[in-house]
Amino acid sequence: MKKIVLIRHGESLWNQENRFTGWTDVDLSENGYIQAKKAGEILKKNGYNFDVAFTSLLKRAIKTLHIVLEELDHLWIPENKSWHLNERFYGALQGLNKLETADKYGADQVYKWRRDPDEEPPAVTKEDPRYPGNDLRYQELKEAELPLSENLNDTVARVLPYWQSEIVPALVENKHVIISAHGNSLRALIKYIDNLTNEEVIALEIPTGIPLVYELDDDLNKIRHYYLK
Ligand SMILES: O=C(O)[C@@H](CO)OP(=O)(O)O
Repeated sequence: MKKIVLIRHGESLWNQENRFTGWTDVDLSENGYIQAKKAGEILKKNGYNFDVAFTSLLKRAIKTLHIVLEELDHLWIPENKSWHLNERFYGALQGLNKLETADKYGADQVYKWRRDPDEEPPAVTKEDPRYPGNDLRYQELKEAELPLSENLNDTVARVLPYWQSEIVPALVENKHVIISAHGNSLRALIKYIDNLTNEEVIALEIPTGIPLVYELDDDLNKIRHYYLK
């Protein structure tokens, strides 16, 4: 049996302000730091250790990972950072307040933008400062890989190749893996691992800063999953 630990970053400043975040690189809130430390303590108490870590290029996930690894005295393990694990790119919604956006466009529309896997949020243009092509950390990406907007299906389409090429080989080698990522990149991964329908993934909400354990068989089929609290 193989175990993989998934953790959504601790609460961010924009989670706190209820703003669409996506690829905006906002920091953890004070509460987010506390949540990450607590996650590390829980993993330690339950005897977890890791051989390799995977995270995004966004500081809220990276910092959460580091705080967890520090608690475990595991800051030395190899750490792989990739844009493939970034939050879903929220297009022109990034930065807007979710409640104000619901007042303007209607709660139904905002719910679809947030949770319908087929619904694409309004796109940014390439001239928009939020366009990732202007950010050094994405300089290796081809133009076609730089999103203007993403729905959950688009996120699945970039998370899965990374899962297959980088994370699965580590699991096959029986390495203990931790992934520190985001609400929607983890939903994308779980949609695949758990074979969820669109209706099921719409209802899936992942809390910030709580380790989520997936137990997998040798063929990487899910046996069960549970939160460590
Ligand atoms: O704003 C975001 O990037 C995400 C995660 O915080 O929000 P939502 O839950 O609406 O997908």
